[in-house]
Amino acid sequence: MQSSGEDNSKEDSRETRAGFTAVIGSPNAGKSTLVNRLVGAKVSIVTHKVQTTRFQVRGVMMRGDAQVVLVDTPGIFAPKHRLDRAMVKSAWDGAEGADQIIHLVDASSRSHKIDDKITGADKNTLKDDARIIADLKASGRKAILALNKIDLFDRDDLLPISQELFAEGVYSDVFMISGLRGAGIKQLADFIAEKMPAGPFLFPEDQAADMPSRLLAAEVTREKLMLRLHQELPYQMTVETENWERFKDGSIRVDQIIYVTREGHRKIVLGKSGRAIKDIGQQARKELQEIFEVPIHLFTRVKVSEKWAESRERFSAIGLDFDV
Ligand SMILES: Nc1nc2c(ncn2[C@@H]2O[C@H](COP(=O)(O)OP(=O)(O)OP(=O)(O)O)[C@@H](O)[C@H]2O)c(=O)[nH]1
Repeated sequence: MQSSGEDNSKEDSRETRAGFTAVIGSPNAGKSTLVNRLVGAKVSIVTHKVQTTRFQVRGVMMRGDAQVVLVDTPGIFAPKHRLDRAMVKSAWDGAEGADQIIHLVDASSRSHKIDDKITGADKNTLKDDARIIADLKASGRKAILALNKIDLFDRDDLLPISQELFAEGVYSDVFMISGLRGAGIKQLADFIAEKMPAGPFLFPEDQAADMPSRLLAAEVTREKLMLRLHQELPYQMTVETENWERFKDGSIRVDQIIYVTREGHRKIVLGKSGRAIKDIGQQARKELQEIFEVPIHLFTRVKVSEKWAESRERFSAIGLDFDV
């Protein structure tokens, strides 16, 4: 159609960029705080209270015409199984520099450089960071070093810490930041946005801010499905949050589709007289209310489709495996 052709060319003239940035670091390095800073206020609703490691897109940062999907990659460097190793390897190979890695280091775990005092927690953090550095060395990839919590230090004291880390030879750039107070965040955000490859947005722009909430909600429902039906159903099943609507009274309406591959699986998910899906929905709604601390109206539908395979492929191509 003539008119839609015109619309498309208008769309095309906007040069968008989009890609993935992994934020890695020891527990307590400040990953959630940093992601919230980069993305904006809306994500914090997701990250507080939740075991954030269980889902892997942490946030979607919009900056000008760039979209940066901030991801966790637990196990990206330490895959347990051979199959995982192969997948991780192909994910990195396929990424070809399109992805970036931010290694977030808690500067306070290294303050013994200044005061000679080292705690047990510091020791664990140093061990975690040493492992990440060793893995970066082995992978041959360069990361961005973000030295965090600089608000706790004098600038002069930070220099020996950053120099020592940079000497490891695994970092391309160094940023001194405070996720909590905001120092250095604008520079870091501009830098990673600038590095995104040209291409269409990975998530619709108007949904980007809600995307982590949508994914988390899908993950909660999937967990309830697995808990109830793991013996009857194979894992070929995915949950998608197709609609996420906030109302003025604070409540949220969530519409989800559960995709299964066979009619027989659909019947299992529904259960006798719809009992199974009803229980699963109730449990999911309860947990979502606890997470978001507002009333949730959850509507689920079950569809037979190959769609799960498509989305799995799309995400596993960049090393995310939220469906197994
Ligand atoms: N002083 C200071 N504290 C910070 C900063 N960033 C984070 N923190 C604190 O460090 C603690 C851990 O922060 P989180 O963002 O939860 O760190 P995380 O463990 O990497 O994130 P999760 O993996 O999601 O748990 C919290 O108490 C934060 O308030 C910072 O820039 N300065």
